[in-house]
Amino acid sequence: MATLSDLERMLSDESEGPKALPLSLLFDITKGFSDDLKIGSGGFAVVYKGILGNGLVAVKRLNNSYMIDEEFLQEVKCLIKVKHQNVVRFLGYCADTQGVAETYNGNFVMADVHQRLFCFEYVPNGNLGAYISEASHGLEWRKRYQIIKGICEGLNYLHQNNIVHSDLNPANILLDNNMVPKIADFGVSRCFRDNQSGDILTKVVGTMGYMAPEFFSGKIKLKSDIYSLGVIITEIVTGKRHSEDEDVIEIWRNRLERSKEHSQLEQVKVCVKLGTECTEFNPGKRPPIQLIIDRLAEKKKYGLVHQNCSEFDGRARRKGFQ
Ligand SMILES: Nc1ncnc2c1ncn2[C@@H]1O[C@H](COP(=O)(O)OP(=O)(O)OP(=O)(O)O)[C@@H](O)[C@H]1O
Repeated sequence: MATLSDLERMLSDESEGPKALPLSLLFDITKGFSDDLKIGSGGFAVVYKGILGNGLVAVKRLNNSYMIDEEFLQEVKCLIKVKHQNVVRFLGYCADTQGVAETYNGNFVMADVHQRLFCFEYVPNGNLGAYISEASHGLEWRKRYQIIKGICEGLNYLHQNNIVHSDLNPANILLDNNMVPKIADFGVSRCFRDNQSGDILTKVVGTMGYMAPEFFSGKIKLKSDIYSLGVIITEIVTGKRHSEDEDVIEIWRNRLERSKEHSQLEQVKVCVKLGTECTEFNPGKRPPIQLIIDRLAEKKKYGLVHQNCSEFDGRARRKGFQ
């Protein structure tokens, strides 16, 4: 099991892989999961700042003690293999089970109390949600474009590793001090036992407004992430999840850096178009992430995109993970 100095070394040495972390260590660095160090909470977890001698980490403590070990193992397996500058770095995990004697239905029993936690790099600048604004104000174009490209690079990495994020939305995109985006919360299991009944498995995935239409029939695929990405791109460019193209291009024309107006306006147009293409109802019509990256890299091969896209879709279908 890793010690405090192991964790400090991991934080400063990016080549160190994730480790098993004792609950006592995570308890100590969060000052006993103190409310003062709480960063926030989502549907299934509370996230705390963990204080080390050489910096901060984020400790995600899952609320649900019913999470099945098999699922936790799957999550760890998924998180361990991921390493990319646009994906939040995974530092370690903790699966602790402690027997507690208590009275249940009139009998004195030994109950297992499970604690399941993840530890990640701490990303200091909050999540993308706080930076979304209309084109007329807020982040300048260069920053918005840098964020869009970073998200795409991170998603490309996940898709190359056959990981479907399944809940890409602004709250799950964190920003570091240089406004470099880092994708968080992928693979973290959303498959929990229903608390009320105790035995029904409830699959909860996605966030309203970002979920691809096929989610509602339970078919999640790589192209479902592309739909969410399209909504996010549109939101970054326009401040709204759906938008009228011409208006926004005119607004940007008036706001761009004069010396780069031509090239930046092209970038705006590409992003507006990508937002529309990525949110096609038919998943097969959405461009794959690699082609989106080519478009953003200003490789002017738009004519080839649809041709490559259908080739890709054919290949992906044969592999069974489109
Ligand atoms: N590594 C991290 N560094 C800094 N802040 C983080 C980190 N991970 C999560 N947070 C912040 O902690 C809060 C809670 O995160 P969490 O992932 O539990 O919730 P969520 O994504 O809002 O909800 P859900 O998990 O239900 O989708 C969010 O505000 C998020 O910005």
